[in-house]
Amino acid sequence: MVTVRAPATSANLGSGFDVFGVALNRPADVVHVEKADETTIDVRGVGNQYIPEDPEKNTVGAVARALDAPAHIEIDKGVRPASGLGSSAASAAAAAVALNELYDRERSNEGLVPIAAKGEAVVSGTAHTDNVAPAILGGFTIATDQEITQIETDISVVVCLPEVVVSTREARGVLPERTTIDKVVDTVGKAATLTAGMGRGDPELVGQGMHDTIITPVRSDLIPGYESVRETALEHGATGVTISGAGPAIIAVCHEQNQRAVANVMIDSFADHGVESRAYQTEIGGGAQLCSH
Ligand SMILES: Nc1ncnc2c1ncn2[C@@H]1O[C@H](COP(=O)(O)OP(=O)(O)OP(=O)(O)O)[C@@H](O)[C@H]1O
Ligand SMILES: N[C@@H](CCO)C(=O)O
Repeated sequence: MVTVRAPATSANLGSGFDVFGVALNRPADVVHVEKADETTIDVRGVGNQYIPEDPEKNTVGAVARALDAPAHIEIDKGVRPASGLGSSAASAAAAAVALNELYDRERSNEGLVPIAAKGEAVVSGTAHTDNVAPAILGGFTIATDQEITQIETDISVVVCLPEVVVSTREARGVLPERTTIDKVVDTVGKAATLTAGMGRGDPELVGQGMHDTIITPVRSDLIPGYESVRETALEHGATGVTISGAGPAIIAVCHEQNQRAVANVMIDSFADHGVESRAYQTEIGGGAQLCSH
C-alpha cells in the first residue's frame, strides 16, 4: 500500500485567476492506494457524505484512468468539499503521486500536474491546474497551459471557512464574459506586485497584489458577509484579503504576529451575519508527500 498526504490550496489570490495558487500547511487529504483489477473508492472524513465513490465522478477515478493504474483507493478527507480550499484537487494530487509510485510510472512531479487536473475537469468542467500545481509542488505556483513556475515561501495566512457551500461549477457560472482594458491593466499590475512579494517573502507586497476588480466583485455576492469580513480583517492587520479559490473560504495574508487577531475578527464578522465559520492559522507550505510505501 502507498500513502500520500496532499495539502489544501488556495487558488487565484485575487489578481491571478486560474493561474496563481498556494499550498497551505493545513488542512490536508490523505490517500491510500493498493493495486487492484479495477478501481474502487472509499471516502471517509470531513464531508464524505457529499463525495461520490463512483470512479467516474470522483477526481481520483480520473487520475487512475489517466495513469492506467487501477487501484483500491481510500481517501481520508481533511479538506471540506466545495470549500474553496482545493478539496477536489487535494485528493487528485495525492492520488496522482501515490499511483505514480505504486505502478512505477516514473512521471516527474511537474508531469503529474496535468494528470491530476483531469480530476478537476470531472467536477468543474475545466482542467484548471491552479489548485493541483501547488498541491503537488508546494509553495506559490504560477500555472499556465504552457508551463509552471514555482516559488518557495512561508508567508503566514489565515483562511476562514464559513458553513456555506459554493461549488466551483456554480462560481464559474457567474463569471463575466467581457471586461474593460482599464481592469485588465489594473489586474496585470496587481499580479506582478503579488509575484514580486512572493519572491521577496514580503506580506505587504503580496497583500497589495491580491486586489481584483474583475472576478471577486461578482463572486463575493455568493458569500454572505464577504465585505465586512474583508474590511475587519484588513483593520486588524491583514495585508490583503480575497476569496480563496471559488469560495466560500476567504484568505487573508498577514504578518505572523497578527494571525490570531485576524482569525478571531473574521469568525466574529461571519457570526454577525448569522454564519458559523472556522479559521485555519497556517502558512504557505510544502506539496504532496509520500508517507509510506
Ligand atoms: N475526491 C474528492 N474530494 C472532494 N470533492 C470531490 C472529490 N471527488 C469529487 N468531488 C466533488 O467535487 C465537488 C467539490 O469540488 P469543488 O471544486 O466544487 O470544491 P473545492 O475543491 O473545495 O473548491 P476550489 O477548487 O474552489 O478550491 C463536490 O461536488 C464533490 O462531491
Ligand atoms: N481558479 C478556479 C479555482 C477553483 O477550483 C476558480 O476560481 O474557478
